[in-house]
Amino acid sequence: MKKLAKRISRKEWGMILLAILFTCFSVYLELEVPTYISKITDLLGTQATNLDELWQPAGMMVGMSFLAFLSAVAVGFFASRVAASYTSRLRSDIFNRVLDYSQTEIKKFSIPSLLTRTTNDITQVQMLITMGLQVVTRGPIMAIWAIGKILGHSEYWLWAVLVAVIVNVLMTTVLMTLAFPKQSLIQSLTDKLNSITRESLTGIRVVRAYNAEKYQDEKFAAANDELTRLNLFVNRLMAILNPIMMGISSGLSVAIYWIGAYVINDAAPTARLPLFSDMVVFMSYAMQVVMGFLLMGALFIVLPRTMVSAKRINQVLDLHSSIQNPAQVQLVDENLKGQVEFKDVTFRYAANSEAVIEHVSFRVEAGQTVAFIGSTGSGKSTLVNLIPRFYDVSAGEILVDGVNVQDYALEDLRNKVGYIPQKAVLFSGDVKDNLDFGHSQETPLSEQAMWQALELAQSKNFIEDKEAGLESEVAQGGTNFSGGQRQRLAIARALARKPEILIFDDSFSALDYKTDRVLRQELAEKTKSMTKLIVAQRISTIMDADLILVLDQGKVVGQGTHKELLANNEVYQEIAYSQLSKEELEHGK
Ligand SMILES: Nc1ncnc2c1ncn2[C@@H]1O[C@H](COP(=O)(O)OP(=O)(O)OP(=O)(O)O)[C@@H](O)[C@H]1O
Repeated sequence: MKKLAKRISRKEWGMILLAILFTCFSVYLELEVPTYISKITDLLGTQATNLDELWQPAGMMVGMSFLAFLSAVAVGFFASRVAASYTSRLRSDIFNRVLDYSQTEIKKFSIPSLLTRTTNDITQVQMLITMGLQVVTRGPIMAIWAIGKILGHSEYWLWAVLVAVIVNVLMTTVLMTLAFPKQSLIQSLTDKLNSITRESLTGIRVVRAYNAEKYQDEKFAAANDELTRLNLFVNRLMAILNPIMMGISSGLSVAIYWIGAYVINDAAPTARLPLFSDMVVFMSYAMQVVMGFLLMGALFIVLPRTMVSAKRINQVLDLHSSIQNPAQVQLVDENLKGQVEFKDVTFRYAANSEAVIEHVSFRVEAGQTVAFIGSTGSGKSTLVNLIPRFYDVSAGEILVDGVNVQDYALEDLRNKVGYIPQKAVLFSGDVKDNLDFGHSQETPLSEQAMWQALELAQSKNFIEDKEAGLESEVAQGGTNFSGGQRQRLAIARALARKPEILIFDDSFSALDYKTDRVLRQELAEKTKSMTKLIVAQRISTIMDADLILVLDQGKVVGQGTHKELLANNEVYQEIAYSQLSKEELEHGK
């Protein structure tokens, strides 16, 4: 909580101060009202009083109550302003931190948990600020002030108030001790529920195709029931709190009247009226004291859960990406554009896990094409993901244009690379937004450049066919395009940046053979200066590459051109003959 408080801006502190000042003012007004009740009681007890004399105290009572109401409105206004502006900033901070995260950090929290932390946990903080400023600051101010007033007034009833306060504090403490451990469980169960919902919705077609609705339903129901049980437990405890508080305040009223009855009965007749007036005023103050503690109790309803949320938010804010910009950025030789070299690179996903890439070395000159082939899980994608530093190598080094990738400013390194992931990712918006995405050599991209990229990526036809052309809508994830179209749009997006290095992570597999062949021909002709790193499953996709690396369980088991490998590499031969005939392989396809 302290850490989160440090993020409150000066302006917000100013508004908090104003909210507290208005709270003090409204409490002052509310506590002044009983004085007029006492005056009216005294006046009513005096025989000579006429109606006109009652107007003044009555008018003051109404005026003060109205001012107190206005002050409460002002407190509400400042509280909601502070809560909204603070949490909106906090949400952006979390979002930006998460965007900086490497895959390792994202995996550490999991995407559903990051979503809950950015939404649900922040709402919890927002609620505490709003409620805290409106209700909770009022509680102690009211209680302390009212106790001050009572102490000056009368001692007969003081014991009753003291007992009521002690019972109140004890009950709140017991209930909170029971509820507190459950609160953190509720947040992690919300994560779990989000995760199951997300999984079922993203895989909805598979769920339907396998008639697995019941299975998924049961998984969801189990998590949902657990969360409901906990929520019920906590809410029941909170529900008990209210009647207890009401019981205490009613009990206190009865006690005050009871004691009052004895005291007034024992007093001399002339002293009875002032005593009665005292009792009425005391009653009002005593109720304010109890109300003050009641409001503080409200804090304990929200506080434990918010503390858990604050901890979860801080965990995200405190964790920095393991992929950082170097302290000293190294300058790059301007004459080198697109050279990539792996020097004895080894990589493991976790420090104590097995190496996924082992002692890989190769070098590709600017404009050349290097391809990676191997069985599934042999480490091809992992290897190319190391170039834009999605992960850092465990040993060895990767040089781009003669400089270690870890010595580049991340932005500069990634500007050199056009990356096309295995699973094409498109963003909601239109085709234009998706092509002019992030930084490129030419920002904003001209329509001409977009069409060029689309043409090169064999996407011009199907975009031209759409009525809105470049303004055609793209749904989230590109679901309104076919798999192959999505892949081609992702290729066009990378080409439009005119990068030095193009990384195709198995991006050709969603294309039909004809498009695959035409695309490769076009790329060879029109992107001569770009270095291409191609991960592929099909021999036909890579047979023209300048260098082919055959991977097996993270190790390079063959390196050379198609012809060389076909002549002397067993693993390559095995893959090649399983896909194409001897003739096709020898004469190209
Ligand atoms: N994020 C990850 N965390 C831990 N292990 C991973 C992760 N991603 C991949 N692996 C493991 O690393 C190995 C290599 O995976 P990789 O995706 O690089 O293979 P690939 O050759 O590209 O496979 P495919 O052709 O099926 O895409 C596999 O054994 C895989 O289980």
